[in-house]
Amino acid sequence: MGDDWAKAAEDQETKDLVTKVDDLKIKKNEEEKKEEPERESQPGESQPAESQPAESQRVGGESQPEGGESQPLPEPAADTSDESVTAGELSMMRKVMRKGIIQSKNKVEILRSDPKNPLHSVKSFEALDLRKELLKGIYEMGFRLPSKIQEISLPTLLAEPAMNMIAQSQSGTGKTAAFSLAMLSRIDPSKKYPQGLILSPTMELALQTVECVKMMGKYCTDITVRSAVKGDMVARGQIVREHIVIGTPGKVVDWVLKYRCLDLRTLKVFVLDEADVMIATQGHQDQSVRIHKQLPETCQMMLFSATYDDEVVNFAHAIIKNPVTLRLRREEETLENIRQMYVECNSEEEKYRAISNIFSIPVGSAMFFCHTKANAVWLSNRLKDDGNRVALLTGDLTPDERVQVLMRFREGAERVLICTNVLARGIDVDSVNLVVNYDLPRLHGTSRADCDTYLHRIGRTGRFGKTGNAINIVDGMSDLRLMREIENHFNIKIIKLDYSNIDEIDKLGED
Ligand SMILES: Nc1ncnc2c1ncn2[C@@H]1O[C@H](COP(=O)(O)OP(=O)(O)OP(=O)(O)O)[C@@H](O)[C@H]1O
Repeated sequence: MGDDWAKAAEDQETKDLVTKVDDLKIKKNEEEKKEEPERESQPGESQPAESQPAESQRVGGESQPEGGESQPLPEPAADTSDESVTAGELSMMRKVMRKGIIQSKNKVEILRSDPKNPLHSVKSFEALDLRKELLKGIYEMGFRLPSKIQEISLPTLLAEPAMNMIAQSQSGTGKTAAFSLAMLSRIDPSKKYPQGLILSPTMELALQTVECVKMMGKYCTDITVRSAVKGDMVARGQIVREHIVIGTPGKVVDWVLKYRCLDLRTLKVFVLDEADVMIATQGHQDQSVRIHKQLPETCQMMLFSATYDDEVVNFAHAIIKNPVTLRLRREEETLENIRQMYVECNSEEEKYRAISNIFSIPVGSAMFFCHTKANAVWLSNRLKDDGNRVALLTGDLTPDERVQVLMRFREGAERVLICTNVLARGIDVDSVNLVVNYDLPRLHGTSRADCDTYLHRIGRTGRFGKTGNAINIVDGMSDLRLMREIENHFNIKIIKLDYSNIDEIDKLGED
């Protein structure tokens, strides 16, 4: 890790208040199985040049994220000894995908009743003593009860004096909502200067978080927020005065150190979202360190992610004063509501055939992940040439194009989005019920599996208790080894999808 941070480590007291989050693992309620035979279904790349000025925006009044609707999926086969998904299950899955996804409130309530579920909650948002305008915003977003990570983290994050936190919770369990709420509640609207900063690894994630904060703060009309991503500009001589700034590290460093239009000395709350990648990735780390150096001693620090390794956590402990730490056990990191499958292939051509077969499944929405930009472009072109409608998002697009592509995908204009790891983390598109790893994620420059990226990628589906599907295209022995590595890492079984049955299943699905 960087020298600066290591030096900071020597200077600071690193006493921990370690709180273990026990049992943050999705486990199906047995009763539910009996009563309901079917269940509800499912660092970034470099950014192109700047263009448009960013607008100062009042919190609130923006559109809600897209949502689709679904039908129940069958339970996974109890006996997966042959590792295959049965034809019946696949047929049902197809019907489900055809119909899209329903956000079943009942389902969420059932999951909430299981204390081992990450959505479990016994307390209310009212108990947090929030501003009534904030409560109104939360309720309007459809939140009724806090999720487990919200329930556990929020009392600490809102307490006086402010406490620092390093928090982990599975994908789609409400971390963004937790830190957004904590930040909004700490803003003093009468002071017209920046008080909160959220750093995200990608432009898309930063902009999505802006929307979340705006929705949540819709009725706090006295709080202002702005983005700081590629494409945003500050006019010469202008100073950033919004209460909350949400951006990528590169842009924020530019505004703070190069253009000197953003003063961080007034910050009360700092959030490092996807903290593990921000700390472990060299470019992000350097910029995050430079930003960290500008923060006042009193600034509350919050680090959030679905994945951490011990090295990153130790490092974070070294630079953050007395953090409260919420961590998951390794086997708790995966979500059981995401059905993980694989298709075995033996050549590039077979791989393409597999993806074409999967592509023909009428999904709600699907994200196909490729290892490189070149692969993503190639796959997109080939699928398009074969008459399929797909969208493509890589770091090679302009900021405007990236925003447009994601917006169209959210709105359902394209139902399949081919992308790279630039969209692996944090992106919350309600209708995504299928994630396909066209290429399994590998650690840069090695033949080893990138298990954390795997978890983040498949976490684009199965959001907040919904059921999702993840299909891995496995090409030959080396891919099989990668997949076994992922299975061993999380202590899970990825089941084999017999895609040679797909024609049969298609017919069944048409009945
Ligand atoms: N208490 C709640 N009640 C209902 N829905 C919620 C609640 N908290 C969050 N959500 C919704 O659940 C979805 C996932 O939440 P969020 O994006 O905060 O998860 P996350 O843990 O940050 O995910 P990731 O790990 O992918 O970054 C969002 O659509 C959000 O609006």
